[in-house]
Amino acid sequence: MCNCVCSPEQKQTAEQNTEQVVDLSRQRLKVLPADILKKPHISQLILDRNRLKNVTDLRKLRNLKTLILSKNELLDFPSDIGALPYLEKLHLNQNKIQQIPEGILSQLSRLKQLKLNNNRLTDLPGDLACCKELEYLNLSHNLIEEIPETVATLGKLEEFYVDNNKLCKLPCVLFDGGCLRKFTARANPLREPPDEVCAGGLQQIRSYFKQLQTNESFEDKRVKTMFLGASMAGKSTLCKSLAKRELVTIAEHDRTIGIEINEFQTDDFSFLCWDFAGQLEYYLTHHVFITPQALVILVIDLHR
Ligand SMILES: Nc1nc2c(ncn2[C@@H]2O[C@H](COP(=O)(O)OP(=O)(O)OP(=O)(O)O)[C@@H](O)[C@H]2O)c(=O)[nH]1
Repeated sequence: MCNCVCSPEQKQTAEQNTEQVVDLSRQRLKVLPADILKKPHISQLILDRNRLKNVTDLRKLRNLKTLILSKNELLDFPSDIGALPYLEKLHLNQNKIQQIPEGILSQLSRLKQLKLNNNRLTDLPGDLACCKELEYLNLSHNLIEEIPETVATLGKLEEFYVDNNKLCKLPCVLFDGGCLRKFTARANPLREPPDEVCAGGLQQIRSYFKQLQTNESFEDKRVKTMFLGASMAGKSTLCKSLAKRELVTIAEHDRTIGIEINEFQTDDFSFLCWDFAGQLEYYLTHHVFITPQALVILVIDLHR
């Protein structure tokens, strides 16, 4: 609030210089109020948690630096966003957007933060790579099948999230240098790098690709081995006997609680043996540990 005595012109200049924030979140809005569009000096427009299905005429708010449209019902990426050259923060998460047309993101050369998580995107536009100032990008919970290699040219990208998509592969170049310090890709059908490497975090992903690049024949020589079967089938006996390389006898009362992990080596491989408790009450947890790359040994007592 300006308390000084000033001319109308001075007042206007002061208004232009201050950050103008309009917060219309949680208003159940279905359309953008027309009077907002008459305020071209707005720099932050907060419209999250409304019922907006589309927003038009945003180009009238040319000075916007922050636009928050999270948790609405947007079906399309608002094309007018391309006419907001000063935009630094754009949140469009939790909508129903299926596609980002080419030619919009290339206009956003100052964009630093882009949230697009929880939409229905299947792919990404090529001009995402034009957002050279981008530091934060969240694409989690979409239907994306491929991360374009050009994302690696976003030299200022520090945080990148792609959890819960349909990615089978991550681009190697993304992990080669750059300033990425936070990255997650949980719940994807990943094969390259394997899920287990991804679970180990950014450092493991980097070393996986590094070893691939340096042409060292990289093989993860640890084999995750699961022993499953009914209670008393003989899982622990088999698991421990393999680990000790001799027959181990286990007393009947010595039941496995939850999971026991043992390791044994052969000349070429290291087997990480996960011995699951066979009692019914533990069955619910088994699927969490069984991944496509794991070796599963089903133990059955043929006398029963
Ligand atoms: N005779 C015979 N007994 C076995 C054999 N394998 C296991 N046993 C016995 O069967 C009992 C149960 O074996 P465990 O290896 O503990 O069975 P488990 O499947 O790990 O059982 P939970 O801990 O309940 O999941 C133990 O008393 C073992 O000594 C086998 O090949 N022959």
